[in-house]
Amino acid sequence: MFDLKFELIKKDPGSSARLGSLTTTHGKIETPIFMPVGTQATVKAMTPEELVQAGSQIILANTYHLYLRPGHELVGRLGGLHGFMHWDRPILTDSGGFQVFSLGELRKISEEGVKFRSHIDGSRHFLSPELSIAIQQSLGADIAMCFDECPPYPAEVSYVQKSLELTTRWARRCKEAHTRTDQALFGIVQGGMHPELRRESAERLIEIGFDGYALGGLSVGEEKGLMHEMFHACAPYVPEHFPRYIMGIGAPEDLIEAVNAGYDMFDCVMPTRNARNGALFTSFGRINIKAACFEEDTGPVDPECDCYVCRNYSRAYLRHLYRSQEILASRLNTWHNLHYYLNLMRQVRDSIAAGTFSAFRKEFYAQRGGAGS
Ligand SMILES: Nc1ccc2nc(N)nc(O)c2c1
Ligand SMILES: [Zn+2]
Repeated sequence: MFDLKFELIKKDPGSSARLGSLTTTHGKIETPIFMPVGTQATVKAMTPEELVQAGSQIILANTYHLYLRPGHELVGRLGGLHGFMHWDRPILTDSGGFQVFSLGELRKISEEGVKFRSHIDGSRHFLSPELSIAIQQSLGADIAMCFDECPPYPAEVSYVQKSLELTTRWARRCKEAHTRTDQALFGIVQGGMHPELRRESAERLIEIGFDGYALGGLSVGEEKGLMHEMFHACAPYVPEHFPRYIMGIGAPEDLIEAVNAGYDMFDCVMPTRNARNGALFTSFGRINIKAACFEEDTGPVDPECDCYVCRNYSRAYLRHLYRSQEILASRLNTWHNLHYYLNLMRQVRDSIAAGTFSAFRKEFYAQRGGAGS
């Protein structure tokens, strides 16, 4: 166990939103927080200095990918992820279970673990709870995640029940294999879209005991309304004095709803992946920079954004870069989108501190011309 010193600083009077902080080996994190995804030891197209300038406090990396390439032992021999990628702030690593199912081929799941073929070269591999923990310890993450099974969606309730039982046994094995005392370990609550199974999963993980708890198995194709329902249904199952993380979340409105429901940590490839496809987030909703209407638009992506990109480049120029498939297009689009996400979460934290989160949430939707969900 690692004492993250998770502190509940303030609770919002009109919702379950809360302001918090936690302290890892590589520094303090203020919550609610969005964590940019740096799968292969890089947040694509951004340098660490640019990430810090955009407001990043913590980033994600991925066990499955780094085990396959360049190999966790190599990264361990070179001093771990922080030195390897020149990032001296906190890092959270996902455990690989989800990626095996979303990327690996010819997967075969057993009590022992998961057999799969690499999506890179088809080579055969076997990931177990013990190996996932060994990889995350070699990488030197500040927060490691238990090796879990994310059930497909939709799935029979009998499958979801069996899956959460397996995930619970794997979580126990992860805890037993986890020896680094400078690294936190989070349990991952499963149970599909069934609140009573979610409660069972959470209770069994709490019995084992972890430094924080994540909701897995969401953002797997379910309808947005159902996903938001699960946010509210599951929050009370994780004790309020632990960090609550929802994996793979989400669009800006999903972050607002998850904060409203009482969660603290989020990660999603949306801002970085959408950027590379020209989809940009703004205070009035999303735009796609390749649209013809921007051809001679000398304005910034978002007049309300004070990021480096919006201060120095026009929509017309960004459209030109994107259509010309210039590398700078990915860089500037990513920089703006990450700034948007990180700035949104800073505004969320400020509103909770001021006791005005509910008003902030209303304004968030009003600016998009939509009613709150
Ligand atoms: N939507 C997601 C994203 C990442 C996940 N990672 C793990 N380990 N487990 C899940 O269920 C996830 C779900
Ligand atoms: Zn901007």
